[in-house]
Amino acid sequence: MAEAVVTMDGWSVVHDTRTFDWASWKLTSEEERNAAVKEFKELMKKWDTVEEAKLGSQSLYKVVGNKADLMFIFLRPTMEELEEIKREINKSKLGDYLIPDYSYVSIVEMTMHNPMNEGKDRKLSPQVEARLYPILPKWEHACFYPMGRRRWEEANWFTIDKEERTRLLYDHGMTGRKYAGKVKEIITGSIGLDNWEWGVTLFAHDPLQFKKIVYEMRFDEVTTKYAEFGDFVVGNYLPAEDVDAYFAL
Ligand code: VOV
Repeated sequence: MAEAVVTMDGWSVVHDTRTFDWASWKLTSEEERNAAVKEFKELMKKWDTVEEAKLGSQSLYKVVGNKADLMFIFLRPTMEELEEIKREINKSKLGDYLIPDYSYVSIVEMTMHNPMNEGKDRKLSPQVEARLYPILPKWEHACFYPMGRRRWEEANWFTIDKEERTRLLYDHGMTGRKYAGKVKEIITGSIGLDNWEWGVTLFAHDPLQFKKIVYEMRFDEVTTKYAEFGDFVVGNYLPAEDVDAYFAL
């Protein structure tokens, strides 16, 4: 029967991309630039203490291509915290140059399609907890894209039997498992929160692995028949120790 599947939901997430106003930055005095970067690094330090306490996670990426310059990914227990962080960035000195661009709001999600997850909604196993409240791996590259499932008359994800969806996602999971150690994924649900149905965030040491996994999955029935994709954003990790160099002129 075509019934909704129970989801287990974790931290709220925002992918926040910014275009950096280099033209104005170049007109700013060195003293002001140094003060802005110093204040920004203090903000990063503050966010890191949240991550150390396992009350959230975040990472910053230098975006490749011209969709944006930077992409922040923040995970927090509440949407209030995500909005506060946005305001904190915008009120900071560096915030004057971080022009808001594309963003995506979602919540970390696991479904009961995975038999491993069954019966674990009350008492979370450490594995399930690590998936719902993930600390972002500080790997060199990240790739984000939103996606949805088709609702075409001849291929409608929301009218097929739950058992069939479970089978299709099982096969999908098997493809994913081949990339263990090469690609880490965080699936976030965004129905009712943003324009697509899911957000896919992938991490890799070698960006070629993004191309390989997404290509291979295009042959999985669940993707071939039912998947639609939004824009892809690819970025290179920007650790706090490289922030000075990034903004230096
Ligand atoms: C890194 C590899 C990897 C692995 C191991 C993996 C495994 C799994 C499992 C076991 C499950 C189902 C149960 C659950 O735990 O939720 C999922 C679920 C999902 N996936 Fe996935 N996925 C991966 C990777 C992976 C990628 C690269 C994509 C993008 C698809 C593509 O074609 O570009 C994707 C998408 C999704 C989505 C949208 C869902 C939710 C669908 C829904 O209708 O609910 N996913 N996924």
